Amino acid sequence: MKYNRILLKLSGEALAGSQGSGVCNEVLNQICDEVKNLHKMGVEVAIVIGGGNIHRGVAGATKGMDRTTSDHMGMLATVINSLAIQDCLERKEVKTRVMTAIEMAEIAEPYIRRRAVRHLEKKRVIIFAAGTGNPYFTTDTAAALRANEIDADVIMKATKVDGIYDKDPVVHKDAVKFEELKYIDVLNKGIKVMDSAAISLCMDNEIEIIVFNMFEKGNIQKVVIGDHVGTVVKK
Ligand SMILES: Nc1ncnc2c1ncn2[C@@H]1O[C@H](COP(=O)(O)OP(=O)(O)OP(=O)(O)O)[C@@H](O)[C@H]1O
Ligand SMILES: O=c1ccn([C@@H]2O[C@H](COP(=O)(O)O)[C@@H](O)[C@H]2O)c(=O)[nH]1
Repeated sequence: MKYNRILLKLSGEALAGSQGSGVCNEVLNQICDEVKNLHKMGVEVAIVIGGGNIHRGVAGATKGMDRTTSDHMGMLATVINSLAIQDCLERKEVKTRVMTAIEMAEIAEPYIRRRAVRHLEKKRVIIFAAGTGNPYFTTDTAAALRANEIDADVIMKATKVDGIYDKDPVVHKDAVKFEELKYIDVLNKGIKVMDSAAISLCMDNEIEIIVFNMFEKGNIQKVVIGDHVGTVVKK
């Protein structure tokens, strides 16, 4: 196994599947089956999920909402997605803990780093919810922050595209895919697959990022055993 402790960043938007918003049961089940496989292999798994299938702060602000309020809604959206993943994993008999960056102790544990690491050591899958707890950030930055804090070996960004391209492949059909990129190149080229705060945090602490397609069965496992999938971002 190449990686023993991973931070899996799941796209909220992709969780909607073809229905466009909300949580698609089929996608949820597929992802959770793959997480269960990793868990069986003994990999320590921490998950951060976005909220793009429910609410994005910027979208609300564009329509005139107060940005901070809109970001609070976005962070709550990530809690909804995290609970959906927890529920699905537990139905598959995988022990989990949701830890929130904003206290809501009736629903989930507050995030405490030492407890998070202990959960991982006890082979519980942890799901970090509510982003960083601060507005004006994204769950990519939350993933980078938590990956650093728990000393993860890698950030695996599972998304709807199969890697990083020279321009957004969803918009440009002639986009060209990179197999490997340096952090600094992602920043200099202004590539929008992840926000620059997240990339900078990973660059400073040399945590590798792998961007890959979450809809291709087996991809998550392939990344963990060291097969080349998607695009690798490193030093
Ligand atoms: N150069 C690029 N290469 C690859 N993807 C790109 C690029 N530029 C923009 N993108 C877009 O980045 C997105 C990244 O996917 P993802 O769904 O994880 O975004 P996200 O904002 O983190 O999602 P969510 O907020 O729902 O969690 C893809 O939808 C892709 O279209
Ligand atoms: O640290 C954070 C993380 C997220 N938000 C808000 O949540 C939404 C959803 O997250 P995505 O990463 O876009 O999926 C985001 O748009 C922000 O509004 C936040 O404020 N702080």
